[in-house]
Amino acid sequence: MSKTNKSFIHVPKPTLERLKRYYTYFLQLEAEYISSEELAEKFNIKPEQVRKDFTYVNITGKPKVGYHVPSLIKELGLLFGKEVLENIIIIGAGNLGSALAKYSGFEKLGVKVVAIFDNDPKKIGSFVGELAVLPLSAIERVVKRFKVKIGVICVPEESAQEAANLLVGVGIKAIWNFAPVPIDVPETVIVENQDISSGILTIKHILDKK
Ligand SMILES: NC(=O)c1ccc[n+]([C@@H]2O[C@H](COP(=O)([O-])OP(=O)(O)OC[C@H]3O[C@@H](n4cnc5c(N)ncnc54)[C@H](O)[C@@H]3O)[C@@H](O)[C@H]2O)c1
Repeated sequence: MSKTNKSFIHVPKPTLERLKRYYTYFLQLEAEYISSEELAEKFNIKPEQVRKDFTYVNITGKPKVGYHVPSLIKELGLLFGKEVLENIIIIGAGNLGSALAKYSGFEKLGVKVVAIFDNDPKKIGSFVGELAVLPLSAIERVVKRFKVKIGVICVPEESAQEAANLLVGVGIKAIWNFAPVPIDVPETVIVENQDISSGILTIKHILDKK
């Protein structure tokens, strides 16, 4: 059975994190081939680690040449479900929600923001890029119309659970939560907490040790 069949592979989290970083790097890379040594140097890891990571995708490198970058992009694209375009919605049209809605890099990753919602009457009807900010009452209709499975929470922490409940109530399958608080959802719903502060704390920790 192909290792790229998403239903049958379990990639350990640290490997998955590295594969994601390689993938976004390859999307911008112009070279046709890349060796494990070059990639290892770029990401400050060992070449053996790179080779081990690639055992999770259906690709092998050529001796003295390296890995074929377009094939890596294709295989990693399959791993991350890039072949299927997922429509996503954002709740919260503030600083972060607006920035995400305008981010042009999502489509390369197989993701399209189809709507942004807010509960502030002053924001409803205003535009974020090409999207009009919609009232929360329109969520159900949008989710059905665009077959949306992924919702993004960009509301203040005190409203995060309310936003999560709303998303779960309209049948959202996965939540990307930017609010710095845990949300309580049924086990069947996937939650990815994007804690931006953890990145800066890691940097500060490393700086402190240097
Ligand atoms: N701005 C950042 O760089 C950043 C970084 C990391 C995390 N975050 C987190 O992301 C979230 C949003 O941050 P921000 O800076 O965009 O805040 P913001 O105040 O600029 O925007 C929040 C938006 O959510 C709306 N809102 C509030 N309650 C709502 C509800 N129940 N339903 C729908 N909309 C609602 C508000 O009207 C507002 O437009 C926060 O939880 C914040 O901690 C922000």
